[in-house]
Amino acid sequence: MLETQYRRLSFPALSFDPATGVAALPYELDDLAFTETVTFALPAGEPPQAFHRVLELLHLVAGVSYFKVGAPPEVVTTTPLSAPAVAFLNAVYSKGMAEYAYRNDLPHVLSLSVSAPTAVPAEPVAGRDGRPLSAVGGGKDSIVTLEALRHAGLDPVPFAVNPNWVIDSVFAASGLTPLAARRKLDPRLFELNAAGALNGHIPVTAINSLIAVATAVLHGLGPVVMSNERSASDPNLLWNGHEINHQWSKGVEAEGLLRAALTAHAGLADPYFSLLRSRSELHIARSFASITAYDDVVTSCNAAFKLHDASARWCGHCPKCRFVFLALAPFMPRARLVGIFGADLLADPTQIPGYKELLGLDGHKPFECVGEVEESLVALSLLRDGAEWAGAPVVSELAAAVPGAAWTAAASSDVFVPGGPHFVPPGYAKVLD
Ligand SMILES: CC(=O)N[C@H]1[C@@H](OP(=O)(O)OP(=O)(O)OC[C@H]2O[C@@H](n3ccc(=O)[nH]c3=O)[C@H](O)[C@@H]2O)O[C@H](CO)[C@@H](O)[C@@H]1O[C@H](C)C(=O)N[C@@H](C)C(=O)N[C@@H](CCC(=O)O)C(=O)O
Ligand SMILES: Nc1ncnc2c1ncn2[C@@H]1O[C@H](COP(=O)(O)OP(=O)(O)OP(=O)(O)O)[C@@H](O)[C@H]1O
Repeated sequence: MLETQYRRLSFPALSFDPATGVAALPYELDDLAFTETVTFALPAGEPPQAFHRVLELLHLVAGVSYFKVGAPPEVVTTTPLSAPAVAFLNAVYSKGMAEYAYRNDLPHVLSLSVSAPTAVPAEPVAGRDGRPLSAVGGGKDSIVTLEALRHAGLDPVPFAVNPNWVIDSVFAASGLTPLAARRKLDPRLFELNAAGALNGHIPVTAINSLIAVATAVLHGLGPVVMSNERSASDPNLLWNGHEINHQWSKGVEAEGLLRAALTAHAGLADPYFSLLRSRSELHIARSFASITAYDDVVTSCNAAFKLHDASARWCGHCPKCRFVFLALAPFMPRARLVGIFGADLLADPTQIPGYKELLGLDGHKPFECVGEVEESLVALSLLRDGAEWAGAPVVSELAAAVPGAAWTAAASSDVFVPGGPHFVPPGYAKVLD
């Protein structure tokens, strides 16, 4: 177990400049000082009080990037917080940082809690039933949501944090006028990383979500609509009695905690939900296949979203590329799919070991945004039984490697039946119909 030399992460007062839209979020990790900035698009008029309250939560959550330099045992804020906000923050710093804890062998992170003075819950804010802000990640899921909202006549505003050229191209393909925010990490973080500081995964969706909610509040819009799927809630593995989930802040527990924190701290009712929560990845892939307008731009591969040295589109050799290719293959012509990816992953035998992990034949579920083993099995069974892919070398070899019991389980799978807990408000319940 690694001993950490740092004692405390704290949060000097944040500031917001209404002339430039820049929020400055300062941090202190013992004697190391950092400042992250988020630049918001500015509407006319004064920012409402709820915007400042959302910024307070954002400040505390975005501290994870600086926390991870030293994993101090104390995380201390002077911002008064009510119980739901504390519950959310405790979970962000422990469950959201669980993969980091596991990979760096830092078990104390799994039970970390945030110290704050106590606050009473905020007064409710009225009249937030405007156009939805649809958070776009450049991949298939948020395109399905954006198009479903549009089709339902809800006039969505597409939104992204740090849109790169992929997201800008998705915005352009939508024909809708987007909003964006610019987030800049303190450059000192990268210097420390290069010098060998502790590093690892952080719950980035929690950060993007709060920037999206702050933007929606600032612009007088309605709820933030995310595209986080059912399988995001499933852990990758168990360690020291705790679930380790790479996608924790995309999961339904994080969604519920964030909603409660926003209501308690900023007075916002139904500020945020995932439209796709009840759907499996495979179900969403089937929906995406019916939309062709984004084929030249859609990119789900995380390598395209790195801050430095990003790939152009699909890298073609990571777990996410493999999973999305497999998930889309049953629902679209082979030529279309190969056109989207620029390669035929199921014709390439070097992909077989990676596919065996996705199918549960080897190792554990990869630390990536990939669906459940069951979804991969169902997709493979659809390919094995269909004409177009039956002769593909990867499909043939994988189909031979899957045990009979797994095919039986796949045959009775409910991956196309929506289910599980969700927070979709009644006004949005029929959007996916
Ligand atoms: C793009 C990506 O997957 N990045 C992960 C990767 O980082 P890498 O060094 O390869 O590239 P960068 O993303 O450019 O990061 C450079 C350094 O900056 C740190 N950093 C970045 C963003 C931030 O908000 N805070 C930061 O401190 C980062 O740690 C690097 O040192 O590996 C990292 C270590 O495992 C990951 O932390 C990077 O993940 C990004 C934060 C990221 O945006 N990842 C999403 C694509 C992602 O993983 N989404 C998950 C959902 C996770 C969740 O719970 O929200 C998913 O879709 O499954
Ligand atoms: N840069 C971003 N700005 C705002 N919201 C984002 C951003 N990246 C992701 N999101 C939100 O988080 C959700 C999860 O991200 P994720 O990357 O899994 O989804 P995606 O890009 O829509 O689809 P896919 O799973 O195919 O990659 C997105 O659906 C979107 O709602």
